[in-house]
Amino acid sequence: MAARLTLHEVTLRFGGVKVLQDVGFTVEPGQIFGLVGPNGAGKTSLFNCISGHYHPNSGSITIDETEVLGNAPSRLARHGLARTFQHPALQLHATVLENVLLGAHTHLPGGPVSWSLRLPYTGRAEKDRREEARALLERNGLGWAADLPADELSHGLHKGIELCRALLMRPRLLLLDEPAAGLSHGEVEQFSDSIKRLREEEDITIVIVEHHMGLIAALTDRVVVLDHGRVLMEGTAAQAQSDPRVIEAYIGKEATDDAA
Ligand SMILES: Nc1ncnc2c1ncn2[C@@H]1O[C@H](COP(=O)(O)OP(=O)(O)OP(=O)(O)O)[C@@H](O)[C@H]1O
Repeated sequence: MAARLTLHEVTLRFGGVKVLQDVGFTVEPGQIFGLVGPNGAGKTSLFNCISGHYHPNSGSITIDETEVLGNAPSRLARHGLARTFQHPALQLHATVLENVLLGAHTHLPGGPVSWSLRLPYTGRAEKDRREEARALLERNGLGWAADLPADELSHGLHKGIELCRALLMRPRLLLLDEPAAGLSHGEVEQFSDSIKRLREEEDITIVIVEHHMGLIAALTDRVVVLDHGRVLMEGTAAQAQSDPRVIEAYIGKEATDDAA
């Protein structure tokens, strides 16, 4: 079942610098939710807090009714959370299929001892995962590349591999960090189609950090705009795009960048 994600007063400091301050919002089960804001607003830091890569100083993060703040990423995977990164970390000399299978062991039965002994049931489970990974690649337009080394594929296709890797974990909550960055126009269209199909076929909640406002407007039900580590506003993408505070935050950032 799709997860409900609730953040309450999440605060994160690095040294004396407050990167996130009292951030709170709720993502309802099955929603596609956008997290937007100018460069340096704290979007990736917030993702890192949700996925357990950063430990907030205070606040609460719940998946359904369970408090998960401070949980390690591997534990969060058991709550149904999977994520992609701004820069996909792939094993470039391994095949596309092997890259998708990385991390799939969290869903294999037994533990590291039974996998290393290659007990019969682990072999069967591994075979099933391979078939599932191939099917995911097919569904996301990458079936033709399954047995090629990952370094023969473009940056855009690497992002597709990472998406399939996250989906193989059968997430109930999927976090996508700048999935469209560096993609061609055609690749953005293909990504958008994949996410729309995912929503139709799977019971899943999706949170996207993205600068591509066209994509955010096409995909999301709601957005939160972050600025200087705080929630500036919450609403639909259309409301965000016409909100004077949001326009000011982006223009202010451009002016600062131009002056630098
Ligand atoms: N590990 C860290 N140590 C110190 N400061 C950090 C760390 N991670 C992030 N920051 C700081 O937190 C602030 C927010 O950065 P973050 O990457 O979360 O913003 P963002 O909204 O994702 O930006 P962008 O859109 O450019 O990716 C920045 O000032 C950044 O320098």
